[in-house]
Amino acid sequence: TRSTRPQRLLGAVQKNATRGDPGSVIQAIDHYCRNKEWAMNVGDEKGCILDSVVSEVNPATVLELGTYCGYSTVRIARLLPPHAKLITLEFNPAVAAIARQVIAWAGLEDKVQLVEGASGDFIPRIKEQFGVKTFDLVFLDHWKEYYLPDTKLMEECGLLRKGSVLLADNVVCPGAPDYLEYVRSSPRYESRYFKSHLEYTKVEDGLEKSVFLG
Ligand SMILES: CCc1ncnc2c1ncn2[C@@H]1O[C@H](/C=C/CNC(=O)c2cc(-c3ccc(F)cc3)cc(O)c2O)[C@@H](O)[C@H]1O
Ligand SMILES: [Mg+2]
Repeated sequence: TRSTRPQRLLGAVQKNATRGDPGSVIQAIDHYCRNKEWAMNVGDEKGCILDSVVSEVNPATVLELGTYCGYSTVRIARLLPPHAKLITLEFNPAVAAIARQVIAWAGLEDKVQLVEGASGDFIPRIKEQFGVKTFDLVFLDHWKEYYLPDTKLMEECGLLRKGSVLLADNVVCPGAPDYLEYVRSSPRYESRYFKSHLEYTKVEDGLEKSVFLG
């Protein structure tokens, strides 16, 4: 039977990237998705904004919602300090299996804990199961209707502290209007929009960076 898009993306990594070299994994995926087959990775343009936020926050604990093929997981993990941890949640087992191989190809498996399951089920269990008190950075890139409920859930579970940074992909395209309204109007967040483009296209999109004020 025909391969899946994630399988073909992994093939491009294994063919064109150097094992243990995260930069070459990122480059291989971007080249494949720009020239052969589009895929919903955060991409190189928004990826540079992600890089700058990760470097600024210099997080010890990161949560990523929606691993997909692991492109942003690799982008984030490659910038983390030695003992920092990135927990990434992925709902679809077949996609998770691809992401594990992409993360391993980049040589970043020691910094990443990929958990299979729905964010709503896992967020309440993260504290006791993964020994995390709060997250310094959360990257939201899963199904857009889950951005708001999962943010409220993270608040309720005490996973955010004064200064925790939420960075949300796709706030324009496909869009997350209820989430945007919430973080921009709530007195508990200081929110800022980073204008960019939908990965590998000229369509407008952007990232919303929201600092939790406690
Ligand atoms: C249950 C909660 C929950 N828990 C755990 N994992 C979850 C989950 N909900 C979803 N996942 C996994 O995350 C990934 C989905 C990500 C969803 N992302 C977009 O839809 C998207 C679309 C475009 C775009 C598409 C078409 C266009 F024309 C334009 C733009 C661009 C983008 O950058 C995009 O991120 C998959 O691996 C899911 O298995
Ligand atoms: Mg996205």
